[in-house]
Amino acid sequence: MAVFTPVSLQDLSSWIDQFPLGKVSAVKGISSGIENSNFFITTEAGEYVLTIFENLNFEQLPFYLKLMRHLADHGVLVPAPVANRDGELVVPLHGKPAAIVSKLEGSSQMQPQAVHCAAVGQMLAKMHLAGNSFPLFQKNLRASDWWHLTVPKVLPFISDDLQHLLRAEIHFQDAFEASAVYKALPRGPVHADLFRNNVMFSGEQLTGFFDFYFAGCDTWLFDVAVTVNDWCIDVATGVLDSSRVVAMLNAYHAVRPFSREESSAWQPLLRAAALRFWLSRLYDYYQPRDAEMLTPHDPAHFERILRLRESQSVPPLPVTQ
Ligand SMILES: Nc1ncnc2c1ncn2[C@@H]1O[C@H](COP(=O)(O)OP(=O)(O)OP(=O)(O)O)[C@@H](O)[C@H]1O
Ligand SMILES: N[C@@H](CCO)C(=O)O
Repeated sequence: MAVFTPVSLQDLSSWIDQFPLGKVSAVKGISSGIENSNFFITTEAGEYVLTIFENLNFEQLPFYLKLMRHLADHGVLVPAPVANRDGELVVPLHGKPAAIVSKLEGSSQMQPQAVHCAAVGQMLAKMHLAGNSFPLFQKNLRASDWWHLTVPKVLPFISDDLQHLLRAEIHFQDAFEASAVYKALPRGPVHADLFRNNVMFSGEQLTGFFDFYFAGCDTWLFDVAVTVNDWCIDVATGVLDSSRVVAMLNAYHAVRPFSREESSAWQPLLRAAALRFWLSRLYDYYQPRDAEMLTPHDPAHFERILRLRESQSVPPLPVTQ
């Protein structure tokens, strides 16, 4: 359903000439995805993904595309954007911004085992280190400034009990962000939405991270927390599965060792990561963008996760002896 802007082979026949890819012989709309119009295209140079951006504009997009290009150039498995003959990664198509990136092999692993979690943890740490030398800055646009703007928009729709939970967690996170521990956390470009449906695997082999359009600069540990909260849980209950958590954290730590401050920040950031997606899901549920055909994600899933991360101890981060 999610091709908002149709593209035909004829539309691409001369448009593609600006890229070093030869002629296009096939274009096929991709049905999953709710943000953008995506197509697999077959060119003389191979298979690629064409994205027409429906919400992000020409000013916002270079951060994401240049970050992907930078990471790909540093050996991180992500789709590599293709520049046109003027060196542009984002170009107009049907009046909207568009980009071509390399196609990742494989499919999403929706029932991950420890081996998949370890592969994700290792690549995530490589991504954070490689991002260190990326020169552009954009803040995480779904961080605490956004939480403060969004909470008043959802409060009128939710029960007293949920209002209390939401207000109390915001209060806790505000205090935590003012702490010396938080300020000492290492940070840089993060993916910020590294759910199972944004990673490709061929069997046990990770082939890439994609969908970088929530990326921004934030603490690296927040990125780890978002990832653990989706990859290492029992999906029905949100309870953490220790063996998958340990596999992911150990693999990450082997590439980029966690600091002492990060150990203290771990549980608060698992809570922050749960809050971020509870809030965005509440917002999408009560303030849908357009009626469209979209089924909003269930906010209660992250409400459950938030309550669990508040009330239960979590497997600690590994420490270097
Ligand atoms: N580089 C890529 N290589 C292979 N497949 C891709 C690539 N990019 C996107 N896809 C496929 O297209 C689908 C939709 O992409 P994506 O998840 O980025 O959609 P979206 O609408 O931009 O975002 P959202 O996940 O928020 O709905 C993915 O599930 C994946 O199957
Ligand atoms: N990963 C988000 C969707 C936006 O990418 C969620 O599950 O709420």
